[in-house]
Amino acid sequence: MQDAAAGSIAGSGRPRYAYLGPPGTFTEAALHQVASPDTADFLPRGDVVAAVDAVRTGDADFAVVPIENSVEGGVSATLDTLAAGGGLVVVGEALVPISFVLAALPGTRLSDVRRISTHPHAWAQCRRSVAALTPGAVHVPATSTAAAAARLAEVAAERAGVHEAAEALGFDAVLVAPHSARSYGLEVLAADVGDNPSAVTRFVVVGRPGRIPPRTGADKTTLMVQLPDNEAGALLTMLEQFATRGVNLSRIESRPIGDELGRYAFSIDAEGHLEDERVAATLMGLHRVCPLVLFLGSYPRADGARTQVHRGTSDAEFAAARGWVEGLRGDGAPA
Ligand SMILES: O=C(O)C(=O)C[C@]1(C(=O)O)C=C[C@@H](O)C=C1
Repeated sequence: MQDAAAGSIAGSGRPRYAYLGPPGTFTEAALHQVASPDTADFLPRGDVVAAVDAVRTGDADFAVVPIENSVEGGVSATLDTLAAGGGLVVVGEALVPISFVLAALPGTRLSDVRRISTHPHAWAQCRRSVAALTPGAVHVPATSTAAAAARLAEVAAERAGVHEAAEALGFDAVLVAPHSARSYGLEVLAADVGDNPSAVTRFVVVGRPGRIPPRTGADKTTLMVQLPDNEAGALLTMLEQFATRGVNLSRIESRPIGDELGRYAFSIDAEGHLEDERVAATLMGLHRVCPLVLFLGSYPRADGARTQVHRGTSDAEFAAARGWVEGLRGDGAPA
């Protein structure tokens, strides 16, 4: 997805993109699919919430953050920060194939590795391979894969030897993207250490509400929906709004609302665009039966897969049905 920012930036004309940094994260790789550093400013932030908040405060025009991993599932920090406070929408997405290396300061031996730092999602994706390579090694959480690599390189520069650096840091190796190991001057101890070679992470481009990206025919719509309390079949009623209009879901997951135990909202990606009649009708249905529906954006799909339109759910069929009812009411007929 190129140029999420087209036509929407005031001032210098250079869009500013906050992202989960530092340089070398998978999120930065996603950002490179969306914008070029030649024409946009890349602003690394320490975590997902800080990147998204930069858009809320106006320090950035857009944020690029991970939302979903094919192995680990949803990124809770992103789902929750989008739902909290409103005022933000998804304007695009990017898919990044994920592969990891186990890397350390030059001179480290694989048999020396006891503590491995990385992002928790990265650890979850490498757990089995790492257990086989370095039995008993433990995870030291980092805010991102590249943050762990940057720390290792930084402390190594200040200390005399590899062991002193590892002692000072509390870890001796990292799990990072291959290019990140290279750029931080680390040595690869083992390549392709992901448990699943076809892992993919999906990232979203978040902006302030305004012009919705035009419909392409290969779009997604992201929503956060709350159900009425203590109502038998409320989940079924909510899902029926999509099913009866032929709207397929590509992701649905529950997130705690946070005010009391047992209250959940549903984070949903539906196929289609707000301008599709069936999606608009679904939203109207949800609005009638659910106490809260947050519209979090309609945007082109990164994989370009076109929305399947089932019999009776095309725009033309909706328009014809509406025209028929208007005719029955005598709408538009002379008084
Ligand atoms: O730490 C990074 O490099 C990130 O971009 C974050 C993140 C994630 O949140 O899932 C992104 C992709 C990988 O799945 C591992 C970590």
